[in-house]
Amino acid sequence: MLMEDNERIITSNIREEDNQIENGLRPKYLKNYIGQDKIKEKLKIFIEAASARKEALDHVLLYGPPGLGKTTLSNIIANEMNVNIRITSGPAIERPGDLAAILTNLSENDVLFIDEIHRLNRSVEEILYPAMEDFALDIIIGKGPSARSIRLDLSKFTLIGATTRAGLLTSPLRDRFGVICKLDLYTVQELTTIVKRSATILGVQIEQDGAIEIASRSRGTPRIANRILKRIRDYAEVRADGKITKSVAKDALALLEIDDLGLDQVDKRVIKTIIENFNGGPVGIDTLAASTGEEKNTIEDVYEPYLLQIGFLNRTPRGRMVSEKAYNHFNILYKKE
Ligand SMILES: Nc1ncnc2c1ncn2[C@@H]1O[C@H](COP(=O)(O)OP(=O)(O)OP(=O)(O)O)[C@@H](O)[C@H]1O
Ligand SMILES: [Mg+2]
Repeated sequence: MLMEDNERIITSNIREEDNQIENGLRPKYLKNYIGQDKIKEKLKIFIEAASARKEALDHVLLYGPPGLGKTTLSNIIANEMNVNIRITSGPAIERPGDLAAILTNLSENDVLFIDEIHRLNRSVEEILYPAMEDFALDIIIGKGPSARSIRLDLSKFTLIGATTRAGLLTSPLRDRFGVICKLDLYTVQELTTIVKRSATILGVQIEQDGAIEIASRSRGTPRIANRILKRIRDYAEVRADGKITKSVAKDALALLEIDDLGLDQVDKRVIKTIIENFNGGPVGIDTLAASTGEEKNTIEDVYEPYLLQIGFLNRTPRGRMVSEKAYNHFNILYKKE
């Protein structure tokens, strides 16, 4: 049976409870943003150069699986540039007029953050092209033969677009971003640092081993790490003396039914389907989606990146293959051909 998304602790999608807490845990400047070193280095240089010239930063596209810190990074960019940020999302901008209103209200060098930018509709997207390129709006006045187009100048601004997949963007839109950054899953070490930082902010005592235990089960995702931390904090307060040690973390994770590697029902189903129905693979993504009942995009964006990171899946030109490591994890006998 499919578990509802809101029952799953290890979903990387944002949930109601995250909203209240995420703001407090969000690093505000690059120096507190852990991991993603290449992106930070690149951004630091661009931000410094643009600030020195008192210009807007080039448009930035951030892409990668949910919960890896795209929204956080956008806010950081605005803070580092010392400008305002206006936050909206692809589906929230329904008509071209809505976007025009947002654009004309921006001040010089401001950041406009559009989350889920791949979900902009076509007519809205077309307004963005001249806005990004020439900082101008083309407006049609009147109707029929007397209609004419006038060009309205906008303040220079930085568009930051976020998406789970850059491949979902149209190429004219993608081509207008000067800086394109792909966020990767975090290592256990980086997540351990994030967990310890969050624990300090939440005022929870945690031992190094306790933090590692949480980090290793967080699917490379800070959002999941923070969420597990909060749950374990409750457990530690009620069942232990409030301190998160390795054994407190282990007991709490067992109670929450989070597996050693942070795998959930869907991961198991994907791996077992490939093993049982396709003899371990290779199997194409479309076939896999059909036989697991999961959306192709969800498999590619949410499940696969982590299964690849821990070496349970390999991508080959002929399709996905399950590794021996995964057979061992699920106690299934591995048969070499
Ligand atoms: N590099 C990081 N260092 C410390 N904390 C981080 C980092 N990246 C993300 N976080 C934490 O993880 C949480 C989720 O990050 P964020 O909301 O920015 O993810 P996102 O990529 O925008 O997700 P979505 O795709 O769902 O919009 C934040 O509360 C933040 O505290
Ligand atoms: Mg976000």
